[in-house]
Amino acid sequence: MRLTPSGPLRGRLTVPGDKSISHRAVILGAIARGTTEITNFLPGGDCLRTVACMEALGAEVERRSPTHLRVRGRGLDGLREPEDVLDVGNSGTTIRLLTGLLAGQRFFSVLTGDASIRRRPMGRVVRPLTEMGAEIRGRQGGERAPLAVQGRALRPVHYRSPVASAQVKSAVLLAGLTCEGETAVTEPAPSRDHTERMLAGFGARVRRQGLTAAVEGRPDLEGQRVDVPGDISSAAFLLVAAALVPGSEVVIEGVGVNPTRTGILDVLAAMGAAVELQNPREAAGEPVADLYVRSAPGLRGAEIGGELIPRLIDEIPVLAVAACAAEGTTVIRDAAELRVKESDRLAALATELGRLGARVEERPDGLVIHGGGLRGGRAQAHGDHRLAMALGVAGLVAPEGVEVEGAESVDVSFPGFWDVLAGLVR
Ligand SMILES: O=C(O)C1=C[C@@H](OP(=O)(O)O)[C@@H](O)[C@H](O)C1
Ligand SMILES: C=C(OP(=O)(O)O)C(=O)O
Repeated sequence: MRLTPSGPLRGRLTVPGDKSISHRAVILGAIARGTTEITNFLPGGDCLRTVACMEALGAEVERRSPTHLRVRGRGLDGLREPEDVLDVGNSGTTIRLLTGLLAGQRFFSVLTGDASIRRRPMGRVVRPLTEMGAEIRGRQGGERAPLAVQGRALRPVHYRSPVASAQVKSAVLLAGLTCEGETAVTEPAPSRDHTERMLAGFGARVRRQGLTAAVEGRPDLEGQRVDVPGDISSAAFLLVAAALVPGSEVVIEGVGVNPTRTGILDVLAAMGAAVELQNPREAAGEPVADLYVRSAPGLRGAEIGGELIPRLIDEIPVLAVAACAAEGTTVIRDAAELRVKESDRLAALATELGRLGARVEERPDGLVIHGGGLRGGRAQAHGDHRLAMALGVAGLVAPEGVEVEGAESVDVSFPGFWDVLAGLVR
């Protein structure tokens, strides 16, 4: 895919449904009683893997359209042993949430995924689940997939997680559903809270206090309608593109603005590109708004670290592109988590943005980016959807354009991204 500096981006549009919320709607729908109707479901590679896994576990999922699913729930004890290995593809959320869900189901299952998934750390979910009594084996002493889960009766715990990870928190809470009593997780900083919100919406007793989220086991989960908000992590690419390309003016309608996800808006404001939230409302127990953005000449560098990191963890690749185009220095710290995503995103960003002419220093836990612009050239997405889209945005402002190798990976979270971007250019 080759992108070159374009005319202004203009238009009103929507982005596909939120990936995190789409996964959770299918999983909770499958273990609830009755029917769960999901609209604006994200038909991206990752969420389709969750659907296939839940079907292999006995859930019935009717595809009314690619974005409209009807899930007939099996109840908390109604899933069945899958006949084959569960393949999560590229999706960390799927493998970690399902490992938690399956730890307390009375059958055997094996979870694996692509080469990227098999490199990513799984001990972070295996350890707390083992504390709950789970029997899970994996490569490298349970640190890497494939994971083999012999489901059994669990006991509730209060887990103090060393990482601010919604996947870890959700795995433990989902395991906690299967046992009597309250299961709690305390995090070092707030991570996205979609699981807690949706569990409460399905009828579970959820307690939240500061950095602790807890759920009472053996709930009566009732199927719901879930109208999935647009994904702010997908909107982020268009927000940055519009902020960078002179003369742009874009409205992205119906985007989820859960405060655990809006770090990107805080950083864009600090850089000098304020995004206006219009028409605030609620959908699926989540705050939603239309995002109005226009080009902001003379963006400034920013400091990005601490508790902000979990609130924009997936947006750092595109923020790094904004930082290259800005004036001054951007420092990203406390972001070592990026090394264990679909790719080592710190190393990949330093290498690829460097190839495009940026001055980027790689640190163990972040990046130092000296602004002043990009030249352009060829860059490699490292099989990572967020890298591919961020490099595409870079192409809109690099004088020589950018040729993105591995552009097809965008389907994981934002199918149709290249057409959506092209459709905005005037
Ligand atoms: O729970 C989720 O839906 C997600 C949590 C985050 O990962 P971590 O929990 O590993 O931080 C995020 O990066 C991922 O894209 C989706
Ligand atoms: C890290 C991501 O997803 P996951 O962990 O589900 O693979 C992402 O979408 O950027």
